[in-house]
Amino acid sequence: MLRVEGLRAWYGEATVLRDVALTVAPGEVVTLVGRNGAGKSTLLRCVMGLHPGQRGSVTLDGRDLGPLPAHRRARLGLGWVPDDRGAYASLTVTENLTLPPAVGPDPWPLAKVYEAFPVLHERRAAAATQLSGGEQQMLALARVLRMGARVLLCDEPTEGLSPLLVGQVADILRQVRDQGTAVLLVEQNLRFATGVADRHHLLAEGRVVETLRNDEVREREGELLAYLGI
Ligand SMILES: Nc1ncnc2c1ncn2[C@@H]1O[C@H](COP(=O)(O)OP(=O)(O)OP(=O)(O)O)[C@@H](O)[C@H]1O
Repeated sequence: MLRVEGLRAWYGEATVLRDVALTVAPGEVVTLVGRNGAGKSTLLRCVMGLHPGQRGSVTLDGRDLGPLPAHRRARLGLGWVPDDRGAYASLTVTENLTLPPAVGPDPWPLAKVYEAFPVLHERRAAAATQLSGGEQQMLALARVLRMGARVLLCDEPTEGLSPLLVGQVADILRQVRDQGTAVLLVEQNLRFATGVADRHHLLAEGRVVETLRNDEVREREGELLAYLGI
């Protein structure tokens, strides 16, 4: 269980997260929804140990992650899927999947990755730069699973993807969730979010102002989209 309590974060003089609390259990998908600048990416970076200006508590299965740098958190099973997707551009798909060491507790064998992501198997000899946006997103997700993550921290995985590829990312997230992986997801696409997630935290000015179930998001979709400016 990933647990965040009393989290505060800042850049210089500016506080961007205030007293944030949330949990993500194994097999659960939780989204962070909010306007641009609400603090969603900073929250993911705090959990991964990538943001120095933070106070409060982040624990995984009761273990305090506070003193641990990002690479030690990766060893415990946290997997960061950045919004810039982070593949090695000049390497092939297979190289991107096999060169990073397995650091987390539950690394996927290459065959399992290719079974879950057939599009990557088809494109296995292509350089990462030759992949479409959707394929790059698949590769970013596949890399963290291959490296052994059991908690995925995904920053806007559907951004810029066609509806077809959004559907494929949803399938994969449901599949990893069903295998017991926990997913904390920054997401602005509410239809996608309600299709994969269990709960949604609405972040405003650095605070969780509401926690919504899927049916509540669906009922209030128009209002929420207007609020988010989408
Ligand atoms: N490197 C930085 N230095 C100073 N302020 C920053 C930095 N990165 C983000 N911020 C500020 O912190 C606040 C939260 O940013 P953050 O990126 O976490 O928001 P977000 O909800 O993820 O929005 P977006 O979707 O636009 O990335 C914003 O006001 C932003 O301007």
